[in-house]
Amino acid sequence: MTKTVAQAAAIDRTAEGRRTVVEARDLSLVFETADGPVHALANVDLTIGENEFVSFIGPSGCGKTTLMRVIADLEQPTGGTISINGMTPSEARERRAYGYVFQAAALYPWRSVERNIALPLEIMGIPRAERKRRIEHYLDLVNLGGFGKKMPWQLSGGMQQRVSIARALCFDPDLLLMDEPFGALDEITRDHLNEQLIQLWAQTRKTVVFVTHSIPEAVFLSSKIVVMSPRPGRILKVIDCNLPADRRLDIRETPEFLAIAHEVREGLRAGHSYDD
Ligand SMILES: Nc1ncnc2c1ncn2[C@@H]1O[C@H](COP(=O)(O)OP(=O)(O)OP(=O)(O)O)[C@@H](O)[C@H]1O
Repeated sequence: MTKTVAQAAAIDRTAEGRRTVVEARDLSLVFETADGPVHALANVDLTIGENEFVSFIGPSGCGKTTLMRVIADLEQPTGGTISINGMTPSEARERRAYGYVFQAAALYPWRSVERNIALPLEIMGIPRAERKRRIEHYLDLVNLGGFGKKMPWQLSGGMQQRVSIARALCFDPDLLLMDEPFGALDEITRDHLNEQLIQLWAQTRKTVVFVTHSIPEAVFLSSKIVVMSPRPGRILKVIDCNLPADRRLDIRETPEFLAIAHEVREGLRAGHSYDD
């Protein structure tokens, strides 16, 4: 399954003609626990192309995080294959192919905002002047210019999450993995960050994989929505979302938006009949 990057670029294209970033075939994952096996993922086939914004949505425990962690090489599948940019997840991780944003901002409380963002750059041995340039650039990108010297506790939850997004972007990964990054925030902050994220995506054109429980959030942000079934997590449906690129929150009241939201809701409802 492992291919060189050149092979991947030459051969692997999605149906829409995009370069393939993530390709999973018949992926499964069974956790062996003291209470017996837990079938977290089964028969997952998924292709994610360059510049797509793909959301995983499904009921709690359906394997969204597990699938994201397999992409990130934080879990090993027990069956099937997966490649990231034509490489194994472990090769992709070594090449820093992705940035990961968790549900909690996970900032080091004793480091200032800029020193939190600097950390992966320090580990990579990026010289100080270049680190400074990138920190300024990415702080501006997440609308936190001038906040570099603040400590994490001096920022709101939404601002802390924006710092963690800047940290995930600062080494310029192809792929941004976001696991319910706004799940713990109030709805007003979440709406605001959704708008900022869609603008950030338009500016950076990163490939984004996003886990959420929220149908409006998935429809607002995504170019594709992957609807998953209760355990074992399977892909029930992949829904295309072709809303205009420069969307604002009021798009949520349009018939096009509501039609996609309805399709996602129906997909989730159908999935609940699955025998758990
Ligand atoms: N390390 C592990 N060992 C055993 N079981 C696990 C492990 N990690 C996850 N699971 C189980 O695998 C299933 C899928 O979990 P996962 O966290 O991927 O679901 P999820 O869809 O992200 O859930 P949520 O929306 O609640 O975050 C769950 O039943 C969970 O209990």
